[in-house]
Amino acid sequence: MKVTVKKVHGSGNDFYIIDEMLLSEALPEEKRRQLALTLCDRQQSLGGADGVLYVSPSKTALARMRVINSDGSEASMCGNGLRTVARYLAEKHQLTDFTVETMKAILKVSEDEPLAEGIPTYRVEISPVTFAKETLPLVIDGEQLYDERVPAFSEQLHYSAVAVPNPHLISFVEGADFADQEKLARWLNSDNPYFTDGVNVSYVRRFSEDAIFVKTYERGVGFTNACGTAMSASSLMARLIHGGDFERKIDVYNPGGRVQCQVYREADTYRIDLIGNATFVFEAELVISADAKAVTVMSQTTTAEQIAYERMAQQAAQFVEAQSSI
Ligand SMILES: N[C@H](CCC[C@H](N)C(=O)O)C(=O)O
Repeated sequence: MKVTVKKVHGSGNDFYIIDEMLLSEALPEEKRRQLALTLCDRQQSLGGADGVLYVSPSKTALARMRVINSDGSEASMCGNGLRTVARYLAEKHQLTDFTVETMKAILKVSEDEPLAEGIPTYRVEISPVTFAKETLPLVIDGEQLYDERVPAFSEQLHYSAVAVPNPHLISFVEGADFADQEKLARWLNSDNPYFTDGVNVSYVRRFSEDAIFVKTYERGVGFTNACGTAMSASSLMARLIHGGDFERKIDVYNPGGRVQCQVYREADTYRIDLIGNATFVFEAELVISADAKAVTVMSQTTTAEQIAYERMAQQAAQFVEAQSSI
């Protein structure tokens, strides 16, 4: 089967977009998962990815986006990925703002002011936001986990658990070293009594009221350069726990670069806008084997905009380095 893939990234969190509307034949469900496993393999000649974003027709929005992690699991949402799908659809349909159907919500997306010179930038809605433990799911005493110590996780750190709508565990740390938290993240994404469906685990450093750094161990992937829903959830917790005017933009630095988040409180619900790059890296024509376990690359064309992105990512890294030396 011939497949065209677009290699993309949002803040260094990389994906392949597969537009199923362009396929010569429908993709059977079991092939979607296997194709994601095959394409995301970092040993693969195209370099692998953190996941695959399948774009398909929708009855309720311009199109539908499904998110398959590199381990083959399906997630309800992907913030960095949605920005790249938004740009792909904007250019395909000559539109600047529209909605995209995801597993649990129809989300607004729009083109936004460039984050930096030469950076195509999109704004995506991250919602619904819930703290109720059943929505993660999370097994604990009480109704939610909100800025509390969990001795089984850490003697010192406080944790919050929020679904946006995929599940996130957020804690604010002082030091720059997150390495010792990998053990916890691996445990909570394997057989454990707390997060029965796994969880994205993030560690947040506050540089100021409007600047944070987020590092995330993603469910179904592992440590990534950035996790859009995690950076959004971390911005929400920064506003709720550490204050600052809600809707004022927060610069969210990450190992892959920088995005911005705006947190909105409407009555008793929250919504977050995630603003950041939607970079196209290359397009490739592939021939997929019948079992979707082998890929032959027929052509591959790389874009010039990736260079502009790498310049912005380097500036972000220099800022973080300067903070770390304070
Ligand atoms: N690993 C996540 C899905 C991808 C989310 C992330 N890449 C983002 O940008 O939000 C999960 O299983 O919930």
